[in-house]
Amino acid sequence: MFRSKAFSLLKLVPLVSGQSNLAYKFIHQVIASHGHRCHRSVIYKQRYRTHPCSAGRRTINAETKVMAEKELPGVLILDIGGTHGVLENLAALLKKHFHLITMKEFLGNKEEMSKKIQSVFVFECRPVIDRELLESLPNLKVIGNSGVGVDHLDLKMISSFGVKVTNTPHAVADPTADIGMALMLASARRLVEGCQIVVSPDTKYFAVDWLGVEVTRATLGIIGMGSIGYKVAQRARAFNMRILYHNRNRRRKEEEEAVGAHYCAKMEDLLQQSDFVMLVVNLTPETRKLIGKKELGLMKPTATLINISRGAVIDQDALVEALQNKVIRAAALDVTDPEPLPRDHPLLNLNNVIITPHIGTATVQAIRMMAEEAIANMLAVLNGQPIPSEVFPK
Ligand SMILES: O=C(O)[C@H](O)CO
Repeated sequence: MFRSKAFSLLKLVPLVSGQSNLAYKFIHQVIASHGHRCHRSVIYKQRYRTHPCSAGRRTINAETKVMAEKELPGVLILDIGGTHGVLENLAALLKKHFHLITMKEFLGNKEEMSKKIQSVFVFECRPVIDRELLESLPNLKVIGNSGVGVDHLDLKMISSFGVKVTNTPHAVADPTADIGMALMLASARRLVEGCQIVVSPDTKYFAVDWLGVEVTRATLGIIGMGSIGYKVAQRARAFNMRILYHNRNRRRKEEEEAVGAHYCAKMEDLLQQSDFVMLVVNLTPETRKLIGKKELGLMKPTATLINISRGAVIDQDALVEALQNKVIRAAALDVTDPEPLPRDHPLLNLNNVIITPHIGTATVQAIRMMAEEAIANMLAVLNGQPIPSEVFPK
């Protein structure tokens, strides 16, 4: 989607070649609206297609020389490394527009590399960008976060360096909503316990010992009705669920009606009525420990808490207590605080908890789309164009 504009412009080049004035103007428009890599590709094509005697060719050739010498903007890659690092998966995509610089390369030749780096690509929500790093990148213009949550970035501090931050709300919405549904269903039907018993030496098990609860026609309370929350509601509608939601801002009437969602101005009302409570808020100072002892106490003893936002939105000690004392039925968490949890954490020893390792956006399609969205954002900043998804400090 984000590549298509540049690609279609490139495809048009043969159509204008041979008409040097028009072609020349066209190329300048492309140059005005696309990244450096695009400049070079277009100009190289034009160079070999224009009539050798035309003035246009001479002008373009002169420019070609200048442009060819211009380097792609440097992007410093910050990922969490390991075998699943960004380099293996996304390098080819990024390389179309940027000169990729890994942290190792940067640290190995700080003086030269720091001049080249105009953008930082953050993959996964864990890498830290601190003052020291920002001070060492004088030409940095943008941090392209791959993912929607930016709670790991100090937005005020970054902005004080004149650096913009962007995120990828579009790419993450569907896969994260999917994982919310998957956790709700898995917890309701005790899928993980079921899988464990099948592979255990105890062959004399009975399904009646593992009764779950039904999602169909149950009440789902969504806390945080942004684009992910809304996608959850769309899915829940297919299960004939009664949908309640709580959000800072009420959705438009048509949007509520489209998914059959009812607004709860007070979060307490939602907590008291829901069979499943799903957390989909951003982590901010206001939402830190949003769900604590009091809120868990308001939930039905048969209710399940699902978290696909950030671990710190829940007071985890209070959750452990509530699960141990059966204040609520179960919890299904894609996020914890910290990640991963220490091996001896009490949450890992409870059989009414499912925990997945923050995999809301861990799909082949999502990481590609996140990279494409981040690239479009970063190029927009570098080219002085309107930025699709900029995040501002509060
Ligand atoms: O913030 C997000 O989009 C996901 O948690 C991926 O990091």
